[in-house]
Amino acid sequence: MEFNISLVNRISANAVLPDSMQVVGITGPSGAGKSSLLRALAGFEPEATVSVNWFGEGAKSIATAKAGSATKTVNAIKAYNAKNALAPVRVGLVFQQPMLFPHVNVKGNLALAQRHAGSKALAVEHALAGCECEHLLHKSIDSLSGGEAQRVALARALVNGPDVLMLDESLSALDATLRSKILRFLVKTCGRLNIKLIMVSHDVQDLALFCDGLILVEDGAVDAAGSVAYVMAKIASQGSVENPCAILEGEIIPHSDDFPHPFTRLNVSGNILYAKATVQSDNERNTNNNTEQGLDSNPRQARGKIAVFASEVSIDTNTQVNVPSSSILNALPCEVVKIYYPETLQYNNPQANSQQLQTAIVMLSHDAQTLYARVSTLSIERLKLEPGLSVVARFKLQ
Ligand SMILES: Nc1ncnc2c1ncn2[C@@H]1O[C@H](COP(=O)(O)OP(=O)(O)OP(=O)(O)O)[C@@H](O)[C@H]1O
Repeated sequence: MEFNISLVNRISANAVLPDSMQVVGITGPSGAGKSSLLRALAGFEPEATVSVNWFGEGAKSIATAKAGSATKTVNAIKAYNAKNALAPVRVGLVFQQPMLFPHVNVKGNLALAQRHAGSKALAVEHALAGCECEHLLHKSIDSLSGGEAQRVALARALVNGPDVLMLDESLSALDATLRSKILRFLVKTCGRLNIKLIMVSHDVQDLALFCDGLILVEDGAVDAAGSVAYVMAKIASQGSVENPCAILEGEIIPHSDDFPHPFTRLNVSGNILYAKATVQSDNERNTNNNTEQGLDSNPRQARGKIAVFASEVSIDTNTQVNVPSSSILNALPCEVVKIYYPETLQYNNPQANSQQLQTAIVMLSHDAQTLYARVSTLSIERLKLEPGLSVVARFKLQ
């Protein structure tokens, strides 16, 4: 996807991301312009000048692109101006405030969405089940809790069948477990139906785990756009969030009787990591299997990823990784790559500034994968941490 958006005094933003990125996250500090960007992309900002190419091929530029015969409608590369044209794709936008029709119940809301459904529409029962709201079908809108209303709004959007589904903090009222379950369903569904999913969120763990690409917005402009690892590195290096998050990928070890513990085991370059939850396999989105933990049914191909917060990682200079000397289960041999000291980290939350004053972010690498550790400057001094040093990262997993 690529876009170029201008909205006087609010947004001047452009980005190009590979079309293979099905799920794209947008993040950034409060007031940065994320919602404005999303609304402009959806064509809801009448004053904005917008050029967008959702499903174009490769790096064709918007200016020279033609609506090719093979990709005439949804896949066509088209520029449009929100002032006077409808978006060339069906866009579903779900806000934090669900905006359901109050004069009909849940079933009525879904029926209205179904009336003008597109070709990618989900069956009502499927949308209800995936959004965990089957039991709400006959409820009136004013009787729904905040989280229930958000789930119904999402189900309504899926029943309408958008080509591009945009979520603006749309699951913010849900607890982490339910949010993760619904995101897992959403990512899988959007992959199966080729729906582009764009989600605005402050939750770096959700973004890291479920997105293929990220856009970091600061002061109405795109500060970074690209792979999750690239944008997370930018976020960590400049302190855009207090607690950056890294993703580790590996091969999932199938459950077996000789390991009767409630952990999912991940083999990361020969090191076994133990996670309780949130392990998502790479190929989950293109399969109809709905197994526990989202694991693929073919264990030989099952790969998973886990999110590791910088605050959970401690650094050990004793590099005997295979000799258990700590209650922390996970240990990964790493090399120190860079240290970001407090003076270079620009935390956006003023309260965090004082809390973080004495901590730095240490960037670590393990076999081309990155981890972040938030440690005190005192520890850095005592352990004599510096780029190139071999250490062991020890961390807990949620
Ligand atoms: N309709 C509007 N007219 C004028 N200015 C607006 C309008 N909506 C938002 N703004 C301003 O544009 C800026 C960006 O707002 P926006 O809601 O897009 O930020 P955001 O990144 O989504 O923030 P948050 O994370 O707090 O939701 C803010 O300064 C806001 O006050």
